[in-house]
Amino acid sequence: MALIAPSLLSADFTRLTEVADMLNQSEADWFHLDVMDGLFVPNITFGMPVIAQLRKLSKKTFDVHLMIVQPERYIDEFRNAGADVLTVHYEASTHLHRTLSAIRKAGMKSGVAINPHTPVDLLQDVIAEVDVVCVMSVNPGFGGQKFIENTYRKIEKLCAIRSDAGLNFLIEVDGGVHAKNALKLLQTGVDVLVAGNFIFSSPEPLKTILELKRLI
Ligand SMILES: O=C(CO)[C@@H](O)[C@H](O)COP(=O)(O)O
Ligand SMILES: [Fe+2]
Repeated sequence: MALIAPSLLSADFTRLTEVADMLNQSEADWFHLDVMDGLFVPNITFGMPVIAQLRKLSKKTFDVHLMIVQPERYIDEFRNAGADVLTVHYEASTHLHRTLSAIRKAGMKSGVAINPHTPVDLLQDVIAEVDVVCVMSVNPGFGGQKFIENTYRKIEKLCAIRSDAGLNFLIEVDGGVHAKNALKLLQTGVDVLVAGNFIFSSPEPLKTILELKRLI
C-alpha cells in the first residue's frame, strides 16, 4: 500500500492548528511541506519557523520539499525544525552527492526531486545516497496544476533502475494527484502520493484522504 502525503501548500494557513489536528486523525502518513524561495521557483511559501511550530502539533513524518537554490546551506536548520525526510532538487544543488550524504549524516532520510524536464537516468550516480526520489508531475511552484502524463514513463524507468541496482529507495510523485490517477500511479510503482489541491479544496479533507487511501 502506498503512503499518502497531503501537501499543506493548499491548506488554509490561518488554521494550521486545525489542519494539523485533522491530519493527525486522518489516514495520512506524512505531512508534505513545500518550502519555496522565489528564486528556484516563482513563488515564496514558508521556512523553518513555520515547520518548527507545526512540529509541536504532530508526530507524523515531516516530508520537507525544498524548492530553494543551494539547499545545502540549510540542512541543519531544517533538521532542527523537525524534518524527517529532506528533499532537495537535482537542478538546485551543484554538489548533489555531497548534499545527499550530508542530509543522511544529519540524521534524516535523503530525498532528491526532479523537475518534469529532468531525465531519471541523471540520478544513476547519486542513487545509492537516496532514500526518496520525488518525481515532479507538474512544474514546481504552485498547487492545483495539471498532472503531466509523461510521469508514468519516468516512474517505470525508476523502478527498473531500482531493481537493477538492488536498492530500496521510495518513489514519490508530486503534483496533480487525484482520485482518477492514484490507482494507475500505484500500479506503475509509486510508493508515496503527494496531494494538495485534491485534498484541501474538497469539502471534507478527512474523508478525501480516506477515499484516496482506500483506492490504493
Ligand atoms: O511541490 C509542489 C508544487 O511545487 C507540490 O507539493 C504541490 O503542493 C502539490 O499540489 P497539488 O498539485 O496536489 O495541488
Ligand atoms: Fe512538493
